[in-house]
Amino acid sequence: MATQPVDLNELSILQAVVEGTVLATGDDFLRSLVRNLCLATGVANGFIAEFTEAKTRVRSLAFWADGEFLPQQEWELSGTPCEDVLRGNLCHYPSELSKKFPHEEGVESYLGVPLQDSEGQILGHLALFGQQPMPEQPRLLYTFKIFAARAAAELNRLRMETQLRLSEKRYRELFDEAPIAYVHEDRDSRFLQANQAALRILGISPEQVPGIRGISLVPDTPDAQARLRAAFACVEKGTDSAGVVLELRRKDNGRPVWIQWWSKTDPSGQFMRTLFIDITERVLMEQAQARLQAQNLYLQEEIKSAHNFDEIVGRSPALRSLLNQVQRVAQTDASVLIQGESGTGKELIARAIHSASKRKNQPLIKVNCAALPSNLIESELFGHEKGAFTGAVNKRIGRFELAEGGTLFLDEIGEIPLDMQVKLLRVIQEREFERVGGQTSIKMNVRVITATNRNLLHEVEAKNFREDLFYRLNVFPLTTPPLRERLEDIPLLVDFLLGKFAPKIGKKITSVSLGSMRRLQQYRWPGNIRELENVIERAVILADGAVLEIGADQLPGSSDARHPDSPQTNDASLDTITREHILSVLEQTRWVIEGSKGAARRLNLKPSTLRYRMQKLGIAKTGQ
Ligand SMILES: Nc1ncnc2c1ncn2[C@@H]1O[C@H](COP(=O)(O)OP(=O)(O)OP(=O)(O)O)[C@@H](O)[C@H]1O
Repeated sequence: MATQPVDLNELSILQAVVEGTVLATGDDFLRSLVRNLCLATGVANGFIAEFTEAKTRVRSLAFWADGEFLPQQEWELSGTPCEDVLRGNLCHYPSELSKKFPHEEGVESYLGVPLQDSEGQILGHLALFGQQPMPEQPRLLYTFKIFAARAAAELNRLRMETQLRLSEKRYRELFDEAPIAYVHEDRDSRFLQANQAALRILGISPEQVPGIRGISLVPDTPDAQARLRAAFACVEKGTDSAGVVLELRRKDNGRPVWIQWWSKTDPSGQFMRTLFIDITERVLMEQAQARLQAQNLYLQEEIKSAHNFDEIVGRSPALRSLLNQVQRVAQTDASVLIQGESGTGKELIARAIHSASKRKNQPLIKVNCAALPSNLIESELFGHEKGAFTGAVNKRIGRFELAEGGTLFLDEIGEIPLDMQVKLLRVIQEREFERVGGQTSIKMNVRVITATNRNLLHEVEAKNFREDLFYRLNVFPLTTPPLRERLEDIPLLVDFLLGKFAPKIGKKITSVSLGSMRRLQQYRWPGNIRELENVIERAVILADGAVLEIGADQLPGSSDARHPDSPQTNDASLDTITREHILSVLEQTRWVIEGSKGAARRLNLKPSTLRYRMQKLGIAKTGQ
């Protein structure tokens, strides 16, 4: 394109450039400005350039040369007229430029203005150059400075935009990749945005984010809902708390997740900024710890009432056959029902089954169904959620949960009320249960062993015990033989019991007189081995020499009981004998039940069990 002689009419230049750039912004503006300046001034070439990182070079942002834009280029400043401009000076070489700058061969004139930001920092420069002279015109220079200021502002704005984009990108990366879960949700708990940690913890895919409602992940249990209400209350009050612990269910597989949760309204008021961390592992550990603590407590109670459960003494065929069955059934997970008279060793057998089973390293938990008031049995067995009923202030772990992985021994199963029998049947069938007041089913892996001194089949016939439950429990029936059917075990047991009590009481007793042993073998033992234990303990206390003497007066009960060949005692006469025995012990202890000198201790019964039996047998102190 042929260059015109320079006609520098200030107003027309101003007008042409303003009109040519008015609609442009950003890069377009810079290009428009350079082009229009060249066209309006008739100078062939013009450019806007910015410093590179090195500051010894510049790079063009818009370069107009002989009627067209050149691609972006970079050049070294040294030895060019630009060098001085970038030091902050307006430089005008009206003619003979190449004489001063030999590198710029063929260039006649040059006009350059630095581009500065509001703080005076030099960003780059705007320059025109051509093959024609460019006469000195102060007012033109002034106009030129105005456009340089406008170009600098635009350049600055472009840089800010780039920085903003960069910091937005960084923020997005931070939001997305942060180890803490971030969610933006609307007032209705609908997710607007969620980062990767949130997606991972909640089991949701990025596509599911728009529209998913956070509260839909909270299970419909009283406890979880109460936590949710507390969380909302925190947001309402604006309390900056330590975070609320919430229980959720994962979207993908419904598994429970526990999170510590904080939420705040965004200053714009448009959405909530929520963040949370996954504390499931911690909560599960705390739950396991609570269970262990409860087990520990239970076991400490057990130790207090410690018995020696290791030894089952006896060689009689009846006992051997029983032990043989114990060994066989122990290997399986079958439910076992142990029936037998009181004091025949049913609990001992239940423990032997557990100890010989693969569950032996897990707890054996015992529940005495007779000792529990009927309104508490359910919570005792299955536990309860906070506030499930009056008096239930804390969450309680039930016996089924305590026995997880191990064995639950339900003693005196014949005593549980009918409505509880229905619940128990369901739990044993489905192998899962709910805490009282809870709605979540808890899976269980518990072997159930039950025992009773009642004839449970008679109870079924009398409609006191559910037939379906009876058959569920009675998968493998065992019967502990009464002592009178294993008289040959008496000497062994007496020896064993002597070894147990004599050192404890501090007496040296080596044997039992022949007459005493005969007497012991002729007695009918309505209270079985427990009764034998009591007799021996009492005799040891009273003993004077090394040979133990047990007189007829030391064997309690009616003459009927002492008769070896009397017909098998029926339930009624057994009750009579038990009643008399308890009465005689109570009289000896002056009706004191608890404590070291109490009747319960002497009878080797728990005070609650003794009270229950007294009530059942109609024993009450005269005048009470
Ligand atoms: N074969 C045995 N060898 C040694 N001790 C035994 C034997 N059988 C029972 N005992 C002891 O007799 C006492 C009563 O046993 P256990 O509590 O197991 O009887 P039970 O049938 O469960 O009684 P209850 O029906 O009153 O609950 C315990 O102290 C136990 O250690």
